[in-house]
Amino acid sequence: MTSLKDKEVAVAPKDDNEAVIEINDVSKKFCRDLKRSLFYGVTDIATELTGGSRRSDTLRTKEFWALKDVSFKLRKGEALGLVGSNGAGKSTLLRIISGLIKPDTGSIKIKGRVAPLIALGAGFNPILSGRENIYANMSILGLSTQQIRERFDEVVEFAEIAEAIDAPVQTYSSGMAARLGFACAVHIEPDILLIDEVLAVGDIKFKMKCHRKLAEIRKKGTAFILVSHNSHSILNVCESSVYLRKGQLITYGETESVIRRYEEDLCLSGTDNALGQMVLSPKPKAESNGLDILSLSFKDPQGNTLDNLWSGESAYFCAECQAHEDIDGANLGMLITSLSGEMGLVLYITSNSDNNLLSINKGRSEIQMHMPYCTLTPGIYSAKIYIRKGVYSFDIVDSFRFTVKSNRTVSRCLFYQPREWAVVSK
Ligand SMILES: Nc1ncnc2c1ncn2[C@@H]1O[C@H](COP(=O)(O)OP(=O)(O)OP(=O)(O)O)[C@@H](O)[C@H]1O
Repeated sequence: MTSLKDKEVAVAPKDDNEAVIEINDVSKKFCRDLKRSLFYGVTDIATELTGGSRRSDTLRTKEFWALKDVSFKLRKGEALGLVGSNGAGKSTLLRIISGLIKPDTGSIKIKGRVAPLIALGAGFNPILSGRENIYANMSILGLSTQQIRERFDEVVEFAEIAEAIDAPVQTYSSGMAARLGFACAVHIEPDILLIDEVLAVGDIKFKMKCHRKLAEIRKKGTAFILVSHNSHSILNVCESSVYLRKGQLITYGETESVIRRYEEDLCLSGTDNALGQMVLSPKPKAESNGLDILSLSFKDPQGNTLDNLWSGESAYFCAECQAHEDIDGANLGMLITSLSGEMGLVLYITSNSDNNLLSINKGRSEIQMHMPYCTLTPGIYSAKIYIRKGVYSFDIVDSFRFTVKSNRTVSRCLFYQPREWAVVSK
């Protein structure tokens, strides 16, 4: 059994009296086969009714662990990110915390009121109006009718749906339903807020409003768990994070290191090449367009291959190639896309736009691009590399993946600014 102390815990220990959620070795199993699942459900109920005990720590045929021995704590006012690929167990964990399903083993201690924002418009009845849903939803979350009446106008104003408040929720757009769900959840002033990708919906103005509101209720002591596939949201909001893979807790601790580990795993899956190095198999002459890229890598100024780039450090991008003839006027292009978050294309460099048309001799050579400072912030990137002459394309590599690391805290920024400091006496 894996316990919390075996994991990579990097968060500074805090006062445990402040813990609003304590999850200890929680496991949950599911069965993929519906018929069997129903059969297991009925036999479990029968066993419990007849006073027998069932072994819930073992798997029966076709069962699997959606969560296995997960432990962590959430403290008052803390924001915790929950990351992992599809099917990692994030929603299952949120459903367990919100009390929708019970774990098979382990224990959960919760202090205070939990507001789950688990699915868009969750808890809303589509045929009821927005007004009726506000009353229904907020009373389920623990508010009295009087309290709801007092907060009603604020909720409607926050959700910006005053004109549609008496229309059935099924006529709302997904953005409107999300806004209403968010407004209800934050206005009950919960002790714990569970947010599952909800902030991904809505326009930028509303997203910013949500973030401001979250910061406001957090100051008052609300703790929250944020699930998102967007690393930048998690990095910007959460100081600690949990990384789940196939139901296992892989890392728990300070957000930056958890996100890096998660992204590295994501990017390494499905590739034989180490990050930052790529060796391509030689092409038969019949398939070659006259020049073939043989390998791609980054090197330090001494010519040693780098496993990753460092923000602010010097590096050389090297493309080794094989030309079948002498070539003049070649142009190397590099389109760098961030695989972290939703930034997309971050840098587009071509030797042509730098007034550097390349002359490549027949045989093997290495094209080098020197970067005096790497201005990319820590994260995982993918570069598309091409070598062309005019519109004629010699060779293209679609995805050369590499990581950028840093000795300083710069991952929450969009780029690295090289700098030096001085104090000048006057
Ligand atoms: N009621 C259920 N019955 C059977 N299997 C289930 C059930 N609910 C979830 N699962 C399975 O449990 C695993 C974890 O699912 P979960 O929804 O928690 O993942 P997730 O990390 O939230 O994924 P995503 O990022 O895609 O939302 C998945 O393999 C899923 O198919």
